[in-house]
Amino acid sequence: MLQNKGLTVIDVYQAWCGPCKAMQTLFRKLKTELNEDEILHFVVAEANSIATLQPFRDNCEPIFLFSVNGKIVTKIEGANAPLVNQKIINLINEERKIAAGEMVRPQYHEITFVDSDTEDAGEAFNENVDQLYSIAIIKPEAVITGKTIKIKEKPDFEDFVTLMTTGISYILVVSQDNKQEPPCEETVSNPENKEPKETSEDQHEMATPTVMRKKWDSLQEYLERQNISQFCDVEENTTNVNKFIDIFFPDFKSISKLEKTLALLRPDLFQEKKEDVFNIIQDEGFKILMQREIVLSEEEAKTLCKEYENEDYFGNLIENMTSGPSLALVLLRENGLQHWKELIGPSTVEEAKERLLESLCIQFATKSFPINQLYGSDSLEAAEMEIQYFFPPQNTLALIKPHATHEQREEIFSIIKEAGFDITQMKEILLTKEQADKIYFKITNKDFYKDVLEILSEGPSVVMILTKWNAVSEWRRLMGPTDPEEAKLLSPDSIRAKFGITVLKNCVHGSSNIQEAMETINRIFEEFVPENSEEH
Ligand SMILES: Nc1ncnc2c1ncn2[C@@H]1O[C@H](COP(=O)(O)OP(=O)(O)OP(=O)(O)O)[C@@H](O)[C@H]1O
Repeated sequence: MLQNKGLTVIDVYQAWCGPCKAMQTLFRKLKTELNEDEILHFVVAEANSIATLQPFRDNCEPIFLFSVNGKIVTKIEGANAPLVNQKIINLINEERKIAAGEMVRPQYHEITFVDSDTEDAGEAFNENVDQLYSIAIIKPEAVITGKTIKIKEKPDFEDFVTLMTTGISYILVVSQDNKQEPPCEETVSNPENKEPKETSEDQHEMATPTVMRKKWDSLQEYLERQNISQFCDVEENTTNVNKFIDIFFPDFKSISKLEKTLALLRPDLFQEKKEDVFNIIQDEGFKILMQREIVLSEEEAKTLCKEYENEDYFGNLIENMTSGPSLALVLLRENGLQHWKELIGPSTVEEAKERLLESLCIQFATKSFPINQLYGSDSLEAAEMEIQYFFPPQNTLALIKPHATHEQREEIFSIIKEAGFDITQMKEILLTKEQADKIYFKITNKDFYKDVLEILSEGPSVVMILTKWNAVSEWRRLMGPTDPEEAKLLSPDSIRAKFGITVLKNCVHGSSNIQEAMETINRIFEEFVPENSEEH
């Protein structure tokens, strides 16, 4: 059975209970839905009948092994239908992408079987994750209203499912002493569906990295000390944490290796060879998250070049650095910081000539300038500070209007993520007139305002604080012109062009300027203290 091409899911069962009936139903459903007979196979195997499966004999739970082209790459213990479902969908999607040439087959680490009594499951999942993580699920009611959760002690399961599917939950992967940025996900549950949804559609991953810097021995204990444990479910058992990560953040391992760095092109290089540098950045697999031209002040140049202050060329250097715009970039890539440093080479041309002739420092060296024309952050901490300095985050208020469908909301969340916004706060609310007035205070005296209120009363809206450098104008650019018809002509990829119906039903709203953003955020999210900083 391991010779099958593609994915083979093996249901390892015990003789005394037989294969799991519920899972057989799931497998049939997936066979029909995915329609991939060539690359999706299900088999059953009795634990006692095959020597390799002996470690699973006498297990009280079924085991599901996932074999890809003959290699067992992962396993799931227990009849956890959502997890098995998600794993199969992920692996089949991967096979589809590989077949379409959109991705290279990953290097699978074949898992080895040891006696299941020895707590192996967590380790097998954990082999590439060297950090210890906890999962925190902030419950919907806490997200929406901040009220105490009503059902806490020994909830009835049905009530619990109802509670958890009433709205948005925040799901966080948190770690101690974390230098990387684990992702955060907001999940909008479908209130009509009492079962936890099983497809990837109900999971929209937000680019909302959340770094918890505070040290705690146990996240649960920390939340109890803060008197907020009732708002949040915490999972700290390694096996379960890995299962949750697999469900909610299937690409977690690759995300957690991504690093941001600040890169700087000094004025001469920026003016003369920007395109060459951009081609290199692209060829080396970096994603440019943000970029801006900046004319450095003398003070800024002196701070950046502090290490050369005793050199006789220091004066010329500062003059050169302040002579015109430099280009600041935020670059993202796996191992991005180190890779950029290696590419650009040492900080002085002299040093590069001695040991790194192939570096960009030599490639772009000019006679008059002894310093590397390119800069990269020295450490992840330095990168974070420099990025904050050159790209100070700004908040804007964004709203998705009631008429947007569930699918459209999902797509808007993806657009937000792609554009590099953090969703700093989010609530799903049926806006009252009073709340709408707080958002639209500028137009309350217009004739059409009553129509705006009517549109907003048709159902719940999603209100968000979006955070990013230049957030106000970036969000307005993504929204497009107010009138969807105009948007279709002038900005066909914008949200209003795609999902707007009329001027009133134009899908989204955003603050017009920084001042308005701060005012409306303060009014709608009273507990939030916005820090919209003016740019340097
Ligand atoms: N002439 C109009 N007729 C009907 N509705 C309008 C008209 N002008 C604006 N609106 C509605 O009122 C909302 C707020 O108007 P405003 O003038 O603030 O537009 P905007 O700044 O382009 O968009 P928004 O504030 O929604 O981001 C618009 O999004 C639109 O739905």
